[in-house]
Amino acid sequence: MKLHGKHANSLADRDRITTLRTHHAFWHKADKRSITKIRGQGRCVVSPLISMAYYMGMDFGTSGARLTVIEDDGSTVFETKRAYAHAEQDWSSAWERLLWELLDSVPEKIRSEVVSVAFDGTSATSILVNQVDGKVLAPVKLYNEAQAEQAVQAVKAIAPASHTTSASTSTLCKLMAWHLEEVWQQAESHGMKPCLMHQADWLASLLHGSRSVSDWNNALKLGFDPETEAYPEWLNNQAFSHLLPSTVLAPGSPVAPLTAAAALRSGLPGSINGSSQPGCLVCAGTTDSIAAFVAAGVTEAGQAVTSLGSTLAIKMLSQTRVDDATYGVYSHRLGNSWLVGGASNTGGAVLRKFFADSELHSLTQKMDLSCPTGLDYYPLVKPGERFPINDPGLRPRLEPRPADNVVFLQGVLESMARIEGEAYKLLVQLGASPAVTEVLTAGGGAVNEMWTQLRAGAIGVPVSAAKHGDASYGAALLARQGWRSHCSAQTKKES
Ligand SMILES: Nc1ncnc2c1ncn2[C@@H]1O[C@H](COP(=O)(O)OP(=O)(O)O)[C@@H](O)[C@H]1O
Ligand SMILES: O=C(CO)[C@H](O)[C@H](O)COP(=O)(O)O
Repeated sequence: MKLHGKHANSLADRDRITTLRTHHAFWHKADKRSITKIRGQGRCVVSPLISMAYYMGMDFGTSGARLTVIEDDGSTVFETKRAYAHAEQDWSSAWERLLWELLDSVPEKIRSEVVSVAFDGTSATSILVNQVDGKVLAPVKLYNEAQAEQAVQAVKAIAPASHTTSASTSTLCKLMAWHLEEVWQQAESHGMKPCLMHQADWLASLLHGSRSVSDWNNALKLGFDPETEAYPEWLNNQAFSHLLPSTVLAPGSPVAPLTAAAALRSGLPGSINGSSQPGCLVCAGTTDSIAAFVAAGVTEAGQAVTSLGSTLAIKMLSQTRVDDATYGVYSHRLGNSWLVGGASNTGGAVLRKFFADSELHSLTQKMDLSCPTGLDYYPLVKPGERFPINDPGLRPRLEPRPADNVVFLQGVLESMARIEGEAYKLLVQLGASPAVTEVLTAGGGAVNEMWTQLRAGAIGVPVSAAKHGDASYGAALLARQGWRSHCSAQTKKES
């Protein structure tokens, strides 16, 4: 069975989709409870039921971080968000600062009853850390930072042809760059124990204390194979293989309870000595676009989710796995199904370069979709594209710029819709199946109904905003899944 290459393999049968549907019911089980609403600094809904179990998701995206707390029936109890400063110099410090700020903003009544938490972060955002004390050993490499040709060629020399890790923005290319620059080797020569972590892994480690745990989705672009649930031999044979996370779990798996220090600092429940209850349990996370997919509650093969955040990330639920770095296409595993897709550098970050959110709203109202602009843009903030064109040198195309900003915005949105339509067609051409039947939208762009209409026309299927579009909601569902897994394991142990 050819796993990595243009030939899709028939991975799943109806059972796998059924499994996901079961999972879906598992994730989105709704049982009605009366609730009352009160106003708080976030949207705070407090159930009259006492000793509630709450589940917390934290999303560390491209422009900021969000926190969502849900109760068992999936209803949102509290949510809040914080933006990053405009020009963050030290990303790990910024993330840690926002982590504690977000946690401190949760009302104590709710925080004290959070039984599990999960994180999502931007995919392939990579950190080199001293496993001993958590010290960050080099500047963070962000999700969209293409690595130098020398590192890319070194990865291509060890990985199978068109493997996901051969994309210049992959986690493995970032680790290879640190390897070629001898960063980890120098740390070791000074008695440190360097290790590679992903953004979501590192944030979770601030709560549970382990620096060797990742998840199937974050580890994909490092080279982890979610089908075999192991690193391939060609990666295990490398001089830096001991830096890889040694434990890679399915998203939503229980990891470990909070450390006592984290419980004290965060106000989340600590484990009680001698009790089987772990206090707040940290669960394995995922990437931001997978968290948005989980939030959207997709269950049928052919359904898809587009995350219209700062970037444009698409995922379709496929019965076959497709991986082809030539086009920036890869497959994530969720439960027992494949999410085939990729992430483009076009998207909201380009819009934000030209328009404030309020302007986007007002200009959109003036657009006339019956008069296509004919403007053929490739909207990017800077040179470099990952998907559906995998070209680190692809230059932005945003000329000619009309004097009328309404026409300019319509041209940009028409062009982004064209790229999205081409992307979905490419996935099916490469073997994803069945063809796309419906697209749900997550992220900040989901509010734009005119853009939604343009996208439906370009993709050729119904497009709508997901009922739950925030990645932090998806991460909270994973935390709930992890708590339920923990409880059922406890029940089995005690029976
Ligand atoms: N009305 C709108 N139409 C289109 N895009 C919008 C609109 N309002 C906000 N956005 C875009 O949404 C993006 C933010 O979405 P969000 O999901 O928060 O991004 P991320 O999670 O990547 O930080 C911004 O880049 C902004 O341009
Ligand atoms: O664009 C991004 C940042 O928002 C990430 O690349 C996004 O997470 C998509 O990666 P993946 O498909 O691995 O989740």
